[in-house]
Amino acid sequence: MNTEIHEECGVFGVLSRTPCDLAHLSYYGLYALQHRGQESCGIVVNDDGIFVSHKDMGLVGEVFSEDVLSHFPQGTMAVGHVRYGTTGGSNRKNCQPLEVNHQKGKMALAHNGNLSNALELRNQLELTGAIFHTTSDTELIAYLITKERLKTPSIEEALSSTMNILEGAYSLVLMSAQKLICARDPYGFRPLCYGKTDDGKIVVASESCAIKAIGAKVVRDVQPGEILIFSQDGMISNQEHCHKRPKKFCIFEYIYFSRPDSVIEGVSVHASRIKAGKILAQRHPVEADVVVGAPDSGLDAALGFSMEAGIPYGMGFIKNKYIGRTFISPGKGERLDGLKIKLAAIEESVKGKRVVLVDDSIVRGNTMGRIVGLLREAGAQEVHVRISSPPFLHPCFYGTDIDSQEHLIACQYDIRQICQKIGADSLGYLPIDALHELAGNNGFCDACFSGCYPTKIPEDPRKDRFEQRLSEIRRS
Ligand SMILES: O=P(O)(O)OC[C@H]1O[C@H](OP(=O)(O)OP(=O)(O)O)[C@H](O)[C@@H]1O
Ligand SMILES: NC(=O)CC[C@H](N)C(=O)O
Ligand code: SF4
Ligand SMILES: [Mg+2]
Repeated sequence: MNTEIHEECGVFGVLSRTPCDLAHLSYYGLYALQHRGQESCGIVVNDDGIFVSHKDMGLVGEVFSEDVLSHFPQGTMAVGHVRYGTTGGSNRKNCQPLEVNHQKGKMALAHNGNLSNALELRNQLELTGAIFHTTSDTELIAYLITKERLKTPSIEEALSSTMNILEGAYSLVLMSAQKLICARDPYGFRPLCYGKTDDGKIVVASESCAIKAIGAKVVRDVQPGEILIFSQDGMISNQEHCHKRPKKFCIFEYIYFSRPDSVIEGVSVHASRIKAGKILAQRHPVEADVVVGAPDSGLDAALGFSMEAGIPYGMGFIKNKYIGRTFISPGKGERLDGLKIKLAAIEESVKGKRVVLVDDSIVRGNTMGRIVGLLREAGAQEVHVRISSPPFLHPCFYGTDIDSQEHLIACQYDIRQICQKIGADSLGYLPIDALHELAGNNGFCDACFSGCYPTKIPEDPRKDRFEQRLSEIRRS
């Protein structure tokens, strides 16, 4: 059962005019996208039609040692992925990019998002004899493209036909022997953009921060429904799926998932979080001496709150920067609090003061309760909590991992009760009607707050729905 919000996935692709070391370049690109997925990662390099890949469980820095990277050949194209799985368990088989050899060639595919009709599709295909090697929804996309490719003259047309069948969220980067292709679902749930280096390399990535990290300039976002085909002959944009659906960009990308230095659809993530903080200050004002943010993702909104309220911004906490995925939280018997090893309150900033504490979200409420506790231990006189998103009330089916209402604190308690549980003096959330101010005039999805889903809800949303135990199958 998932009880925390997790990031999702990050995709990366590059095409170069001449063969060069694209493995290192992809490694740097994936490093910049690491916040989107920490379970596994992979890179596939295209060396004149030969695909050479390395994928494994772990962080980019763990999976790709200098030794591993130096064994990649030079190439003219590469695709990379960092994963936090939303359909299919966290295991090596589900690592991406997925690679397929088929009648008309080969393909490597990287996916961010989640199909809302994965179960129906998989059932239909299995009944026609399809065999799947993974338990992820991404393999369905790969299978359908391969199947359509038998009937169509090109991989991009196969992708376009496949898009008529897929439902839900997908930002894709796909590589064939000759082409680098990227596409975004017609709702545009997940981000995807491309850029160029001075020497003419094309770079595609989930977020602009990865494009800038490798020294390229962002050209533009891929439009919802658009397919971009890059080859040595230039770029073609296929827009036959554009404007077929209302735009539904994930508002939570601005609030939490994306990196603050990324710019999505012309809106800076940092600026959007500052704005959320300002709105919070207008809608839930409070008399206080200092505003602090919960590291990391609460910091930008805290700055916005401080700017609007005219209350000084302070550094409330120090986060141990060496804490990574491999950090082992102390067991119950050890009488130690893992959070205290990760985070410490700075007494100097908060002692004897009325503190406004800003964070982006409360999911289970565990983190917030303990952070409030740290501030009190450090001598804060009052702690007023402000959250830069509305209460989380509904699961997400589009590529993030919020799937259990029973653990969402806002589904169990009202705001007054939550305030008591986390030990705060007051609590204020961003009102749902203010969400549109964070994303400019763009259409967005806010289903996890509003319950208004843009697509049909999956029949069985469990992440492990393709991984049934033998005992379950016998019962069914
Ligand atoms: O209510 P809870 O279920 O306890 O969790 C909510 C917290 O989880 C996330 O932060 P996280 O610690 O994952 O990382 P970050 O803010 O540093 O990105 C989020 O930003 C909240 O702070
Ligand atoms: N979070 C994601 O975008 C994951 C992509 C895909 N659904 C998977 O589980 O592998
Ligand atoms: S349900 Fe929430 S997290 Fe999921 S795509 Fe919509 S806004 Fe984003
Ligand atoms: Mg946080």
